[in-house]
Amino acid sequence: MDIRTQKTFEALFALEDIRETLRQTLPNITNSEEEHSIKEGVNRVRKILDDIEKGTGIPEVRKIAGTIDIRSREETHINIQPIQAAGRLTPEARKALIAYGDGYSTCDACRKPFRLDKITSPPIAPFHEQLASFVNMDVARVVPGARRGFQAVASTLVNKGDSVVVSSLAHYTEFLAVEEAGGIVREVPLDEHKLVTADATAEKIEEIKQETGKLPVLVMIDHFDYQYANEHDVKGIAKVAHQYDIPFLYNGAYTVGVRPVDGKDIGADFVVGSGHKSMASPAPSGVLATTEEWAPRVFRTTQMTGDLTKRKFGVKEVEMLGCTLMGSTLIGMMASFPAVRERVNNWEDELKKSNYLINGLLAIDGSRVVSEYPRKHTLSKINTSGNFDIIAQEHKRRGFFLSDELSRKGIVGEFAGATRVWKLNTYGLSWEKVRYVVDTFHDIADKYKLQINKENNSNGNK
Ligand SMILES: Cc1ncc(COP(=O)(O)O)c(C=O)c1O
Repeated sequence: MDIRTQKTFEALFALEDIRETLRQTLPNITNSEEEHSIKEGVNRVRKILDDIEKGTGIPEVRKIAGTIDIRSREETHINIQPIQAAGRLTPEARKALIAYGDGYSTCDACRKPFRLDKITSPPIAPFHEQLASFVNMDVARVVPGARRGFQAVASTLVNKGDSVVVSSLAHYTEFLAVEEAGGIVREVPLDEHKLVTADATAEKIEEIKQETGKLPVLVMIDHFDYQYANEHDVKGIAKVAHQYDIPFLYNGAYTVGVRPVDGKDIGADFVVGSGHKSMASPAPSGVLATTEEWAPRVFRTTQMTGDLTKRKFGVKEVEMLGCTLMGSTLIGMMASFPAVRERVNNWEDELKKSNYLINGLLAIDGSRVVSEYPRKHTLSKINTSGNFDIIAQEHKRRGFFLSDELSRKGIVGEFAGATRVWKLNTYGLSWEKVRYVVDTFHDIADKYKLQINKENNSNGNK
C-alpha cells in the first residue's frame, strides 16, 4: 500500500473518530464553544483529505496522526532499522488495534468448549487452520511471541537434566525456555562460514550421547540467525535429528511471514514464528505449529479438578494456559494475515533489493559484509570500520556523523553512533527507496572523499 493510500486511510479513520464523538455528544451539547471545537475538528480532517488529494497534506496529516498513535518515522523517513521492518503493522492491523482494544472483545461469541481457537466470530478458529496450512503443518496456535512457542515445547519435552541442542547463534529466549524446563543447552559450533551444518549437529549429538549416556530430547535451530541472518541448513539438520529419533523445532522468527515456509518439507516437528518480528502484527504475538503426532502432547488439555469443588476446566490447554492472545493483538495479527500471506511471494524481489543495497555499500572502498554473501535475507550485518569509521575518528561528532548525514537525507534506523559493525534491513522498502539509500551513502562517501568503485560494486569480500 503506498503512503498516500495509507495516509488517506488514517485520516478517514481520524474522521470516523471525530464523527463518533459528534454522534455521542451532539444531543447533549448545550455549550456552543464545545460544538464549535468539534466542527472545527471535522473541518480540519476534511482539509487534510483535500490536501492528500492534492499531494500536499503530509505535514498536516502528521499533526493529526500523532493523536491516533501513528509513528512519524515511516511517513517522513526511510527506516532501515534491523529488527522492526517485517513487524510493521498494516493499516488494517492499526484499525484492529483500536476497534479491538478491549482485552475480551474477542470473547463475545465464546461458546462451549470455551477456548480461544474455537471461536468462530470473529473467525479465530478458521484463522488457526489458515496459520497451520500457511507453514504446511497440521495444527497451530497463536502464542505471545516466538519465545512462548519455545517455552511450550521445552516445557512439554524437557525434563530436569535433559540436553537440548541449539545453534551457537541461538536466540537467548531458546536458552531461557530450556532453563525454565530444567534442561541443559548444548551449542553446535559454527563452521568457517558462520553456519551450523548437519554434520556438526550429528557430532554434537554423538558427543552428548558419549558424555551423558543419553540422547538430547530436542534439536532447536534458527533458520536465519539474529546475528548475521545467515541461512542454516535446517532441512539437513532436521534429517539428522530424526535419524536419532529426536524431535526438531524450526525457529522461523526471521522467516514465517516474510518468505514461504514449508514445515513438512523441512521435516519440522514444531514450527515457531514471531508475529511482531515478521508477520506485521502487534506485540507480543507469534505462532506455534506442529504435526498431528505432536499436537496431543504439546497442546494437551488439563486433567486438574478443584479438590474442594471438584470443578473441571474442560478443554483448556495446559501449555497455552487456556487462552493466549486476546483482543487487539490477535485481531491485529488476523487483520494483517491476508497481506502477509501474499507478501511471502515477493521474497525473491526483496532479496534482489537487499543485494542491491549491500552491493552499493560494498562499492565504497573499505566496506565489508559480515553476513554471508550474496545475501539470502534482507537483514544484514556490515563492517564500515574501513571507511565511515575512519572519518568518524576525525569528525567533531565522532561516530554520530554518519547518523547525522543519513537523517539529514531522511534515512533513519541505523544504530546511532555505530560506524564500525552494524545491522540494517531493507525489508518492505520500494526499489525507489533502496536506490535512494544507496545514492545517499555514495553522496556521503563523495563528500568525505572516500573511494567508490561504481563499476565493481559486487565485491563480496568478508
Ligand atoms: C532468532 C530469534 N528467535 C526468537 C526471537 C524471539 O522472538 P519473540 O520476540 O517473538 O519472542 C527473536 C527475537 O528477536 C529472534 O531474533
